[in-house]
Amino acid sequence: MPNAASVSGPVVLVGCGRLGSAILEGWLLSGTVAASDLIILSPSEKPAAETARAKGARINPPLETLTDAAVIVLAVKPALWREVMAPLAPFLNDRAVILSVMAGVTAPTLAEGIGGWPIVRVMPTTGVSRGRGVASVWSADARAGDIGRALFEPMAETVVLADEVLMDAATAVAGSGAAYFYAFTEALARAGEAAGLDATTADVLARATLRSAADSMGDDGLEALIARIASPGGSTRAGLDAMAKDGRLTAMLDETVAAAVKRNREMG
Ligand SMILES: NC(=O)C1=CN([C@@H]2O[C@H](COP(=O)(O)OP(=O)(O)OC[C@H]3O[C@@H](n4cnc5c(N)ncnc54)[C@H](O)[C@@H]3O)[C@@H](O)[C@H]2O)C=CC1
Ligand SMILES: O=C(O)[C@@H]1CCC=N1
Repeated sequence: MPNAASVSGPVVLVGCGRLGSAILEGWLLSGTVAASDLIILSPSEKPAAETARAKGARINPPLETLTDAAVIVLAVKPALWREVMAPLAPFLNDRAVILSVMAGVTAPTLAEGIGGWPIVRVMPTTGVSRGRGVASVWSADARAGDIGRALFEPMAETVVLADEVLMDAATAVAGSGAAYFYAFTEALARAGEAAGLDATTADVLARATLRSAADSMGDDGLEALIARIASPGGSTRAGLDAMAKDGRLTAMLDETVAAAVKRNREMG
């Protein structure tokens, strides 16, 4: 895939909550956006925004400063974007691109609400804050798609989706996925406790194992990774067989992803 286009002009981050802050930290860490090119709109003071301000970012400047903005990044709750965008829209220039990281809200819905700007949807993980996120990108507009990639590829393993309809599934797998792994790790720790470990030791072991598993992955296939640990006839194989008994692991994850997809659609 060719390199994504560079972004020329200010980038406006609208919303500096959990994900907005993570994106901001990732941009500054990776140098993707210079602080002097950042405009942050936030109704309350946020530590990430204050750090960016100290480096030259503008926080809540007069809306007239949005007129030369290249990209507007919408990182507010899906239920809020209409009221948030209404006062900003009159100040945007024709070349501006709307980049939405909101779950569930479709490009046609956004276009209907805010008019004729090209739209790119990106579904990042909060891991972008450390330059090690995941991002799914979709746009019907090539320039907007390139801008989405340019803003996230430096801090995320990025996948370009072929169809917008896939965004809900990508969100359910990657946007939410880290939380599933953390929930699994919590359950693993509690199972370790049930098997006799004290709670602290079980937590340390389960968390360290998640980190170690992620660090050890490399580019190997998942079956090969499993085979490296599960000796034939050994205890890991016994555990894996119990986990997958009667297809329950697959069924549980099918239900998990289906529930998240359904909720994404409802929020949109
Ligand atoms: N947290 C996550 O891991 C992910 C979240 N998302 C999406 O990101 C969006 C934001 O989610 P979170 O960061 O988790 O929510 P959040 O509630 O932490 O952040 C939303 C922020 O919007 C701000 N806000 C409210 N009104 C505003 C206005 N008029 N102007 C500017 N900012 C305003 C709030 O002060 C708040 O800090 C959602 O649409 C969600 O679907 C997507 C992928 C991952
Ligand atoms: O939970 C949510 O609604 C968002 C979407 C992906 C991660 N967080």
